[in-house]
Amino acid sequence: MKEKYYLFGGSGHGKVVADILISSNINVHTVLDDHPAESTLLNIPIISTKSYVPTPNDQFIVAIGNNWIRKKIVETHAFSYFKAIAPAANVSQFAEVGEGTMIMPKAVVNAGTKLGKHCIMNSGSIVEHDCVLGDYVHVSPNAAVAGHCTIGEGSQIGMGASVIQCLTIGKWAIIGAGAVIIRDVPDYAVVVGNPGRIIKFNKPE
Ligand SMILES: CC(=O)SCCNC(=O)CCNC(=O)[C@H](O)C(C)(C)COP(=O)(O)OP(=O)(O)OC[C@H]1O[C@@H](n2cnc3c(N)ncnc32)[C@H](O)[C@@H]1OP(=O)(O)O
Repeated sequence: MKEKYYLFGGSGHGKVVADILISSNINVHTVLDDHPAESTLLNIPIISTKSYVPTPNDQFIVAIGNNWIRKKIVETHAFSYFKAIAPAANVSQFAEVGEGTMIMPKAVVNAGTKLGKHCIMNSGSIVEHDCVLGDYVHVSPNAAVAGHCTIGEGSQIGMGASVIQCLTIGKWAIIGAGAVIIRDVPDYAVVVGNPGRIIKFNKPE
């Protein structure tokens, strides 16, 4: 039976992911969203989760920008997942990309890097060679991560931030927009500025 492609989440991030899939000639069957602002997303019908009737070859992407909510949705549904990689992204053939991960136009993922599951590489973001990103990481637009870095589960690198080489960012950390990170960052830390400084700790649970 032919695969059917679904998005979970019909807001702004879902719109960008739908656009990438349309550009890749992947026909999105339906969007699931229990609180949609509109009845369609780029002309794709939106239905509630209660109206969804599963078939064996359904493939999903959780197209929700919030890392914690994305994780909770993945953990509460037994879906199969596919990846969304924009035709205008540059992903090395020597990189690994986990299921459910979304890679936006002009993003770069270089050789030897491993992206976890359900990550977001947003527009124009760069992850250099030999990095390891955990599941649910979001590298925001125009952020750059230099070679040999490790980023823990659920962390967000804010827009335009820079992370120098060989650093470890813990899990569920937030790097503020425009920050310059020159030292390791512990789990749950919120870091801003140049050089980056911790302003608080924030556990999403
Ligand atoms: C496609 C898309 O739209 S993807 C979305 C991408 N979004 C981002 O990259 C946003 C990243 N988020 C940020 O930069 C946020 O400002 C955060 C998470 C760092 C902090 O947010 P909050 O927890 O709400 O902190 P809040 O706004 O209260 O600021 C706390 C202090 O940090 C400062 N601060 C906040 N963000 C930054 C920043 N990016 N750079 C420098 N200082 C900052 C504030 O000025 C404030 O300082 P003060 O206490 O001296 O007044």
